Order: sequence, then C-alpha cells, then structure tokens
Amino acid sequence: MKVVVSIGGSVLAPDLGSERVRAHADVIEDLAAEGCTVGTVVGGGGVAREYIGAARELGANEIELDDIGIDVTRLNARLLIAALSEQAAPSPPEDYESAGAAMHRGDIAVMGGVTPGQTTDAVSAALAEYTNADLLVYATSVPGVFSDDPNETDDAQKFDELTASELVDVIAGLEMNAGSSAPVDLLAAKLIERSGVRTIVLDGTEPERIADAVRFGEHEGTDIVPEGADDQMTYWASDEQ
Ligand SMILES: Nc1ncnc2c1ncn2[C@@H]1O[C@H](COP(=O)(O)OP(=O)(O)OP(=O)(O)O)[C@@H](O)[C@H]1O
Ligand SMILES: O=c1ccn([C@@H]2O[C@H](COP(=O)(O)O)[C@@H](O)[C@H]2O)c(=O)[nH]1
Repeated sequence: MKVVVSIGGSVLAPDLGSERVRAHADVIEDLAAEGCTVGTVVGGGGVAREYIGAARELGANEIELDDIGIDVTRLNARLLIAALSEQAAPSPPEDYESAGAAMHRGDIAVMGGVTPGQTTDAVSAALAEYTNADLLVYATSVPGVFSDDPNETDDAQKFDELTASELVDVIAGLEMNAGSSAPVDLLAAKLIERSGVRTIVLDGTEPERIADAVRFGEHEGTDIVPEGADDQMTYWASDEQ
C-alpha cells in the first residue's frame, strides 16, 4: 500500500519538543517497516505564521510571504527527517519527481512546501496523485472537517464523510492568504476531486491515530470519499499488496 501522510506544523511542532517529533517519526517508520510505501509532507504551523505576520507588517507581498512559509515548512521537514532512520531521504525533495523517485527506491520522502500560492495541503494531494497513492491522510489540529471553523463557531458540526466535491463547497469560502488556516486548502480539495484518492482528515495530535487510520481505516475524523465509491475501503491490514 502507498500512503501520503500530511502532518500539520501545528501538530508536529507546536513547540520544539523533540519527543513529539520522535513519536510521529516512529509511526511513519513502523508503517514503512510493515511494507507500506510512505510519503510525508510537513506544514509550517505557528512558526510559519509568526514569520509571515512579521514580514507582512514589514511590507512583504503575498508571494514573498509564501516563500517564507515554504522555508519554514522545509525546516520542519528537516526536523522530522532528523528523527527518522537512514530510510528517509536526507533532505526535503523540492518537486514531486524527486519525492516520487525516493519513494520508488523505498525511501521515506519528507517534503515541505513547493511553490507559492498554496499550502502543504496541496503539496500532499499532488504527491498522492503523482505517486498514485492508495490513501492520503491529513493529520491536522482539529478532529476533521466541520461545517464552520470549530475554533470560531460553537455549533459547527463535524462531517463523518464528504465527497470531494462537497469538501470543495465547504472550504470554498476560506481565505487563501499566506499563512491562512484550513483543514484542507481549496487547491488540495480540487486535486483530491480529480484524482479520486481516498482521503482522511483527522486529529493528528496523537500520532497513533494516523497508524490506526492507515492500518485499519479506524478514525474519528472525516472520510473524503471519491464520487460513486463503494463502501468497501481497502486499508493496510486487509491489503495483500
Ligand atoms: N470548516 C472547517 N473545519 C475544520 N477546521 C477549520 C474549518 N475552517 C477553518 N478551520 C481551521 O483550520 C485549522 C486547521 O488548519 P491549519 O492550517 O491551522 O493547521 P494544519 O492543517 O495542522 O497545518 P499547519 O499548522 O501546518 O498550517 C483549524 O485550527 C481551524 O481553526
Ligand atoms: O507549497 C507551499 C506550501 C506552503 N506555502 C506557504 O507556507 C505557509 C505554511 O504552510 P502550511 O501548509 O499552511 O503550514 C502557507 O500558508 C503558505 O503561505 C506555500 O506558499 N506553498
């Protein structure tokens, strides 16, 4: 089975605690050791937003701010690489071809950002499409996709399941400035829609939840199901590949 795991910066490194990074690395390594081909994409989190905020006040434009965000995502990717064994490619691939080649060799690819105007959510969806991944998991800081921002709206409802086009509708109104927050950004949702990759959005603050989702499809987040998919989703534990 081939899986792309997107780990929000706010999940991996809300602060520079090495234990948390180690725990995420252990889960990724365990999946790889069990025979799973793994690509990982790491976000920028609060540190990226602090840099972006300061640079915005200094007059940087949105593309310049995105470039700062990309630098921070790659720094966070290097933190995860530091915790992984030699099976990880030694530096964050800066394009999908290099990441795909690393995965093809059996290495764990750990990417950060790629290009301005998007977030690492889109990088993850593009890597999943490029590598024909079986599953894409977004480990984020909220328990799934909600009808509204759950940190802003008390009665926001979590979706257990959405089609990709429903996901596009839910997040279409969110802003796309550098450093914006969304469980999955709009470009990612459109890529998921066109590729049809099975996708799960979950609370990744406990890294074992990522492993349970990959191995068994067990999670309390949101399933993004391809249009017209049957109910039988294939997960690692039941997959002979
Ligand atoms: N409809 C929604 N459903 C869920 N979360 C939403 C929604 N709209 C806005 N959000 C916000 O999206 C945030 C999650 O995305 P955010 O980009 O902050 O974190 P991440 O995915 O972990 O990545 P990173 O920290 O690297 O940016 C939540 O904290 C929440 O406030
Ligand atoms: O491909 C990319 C990835 C990221 N950015 C910029 O970085 C920040 C932080 O990334 P998150 O995935 O949101 O943690 C993002 O808001 C963008 O400003 C980018 O431009 N391109």
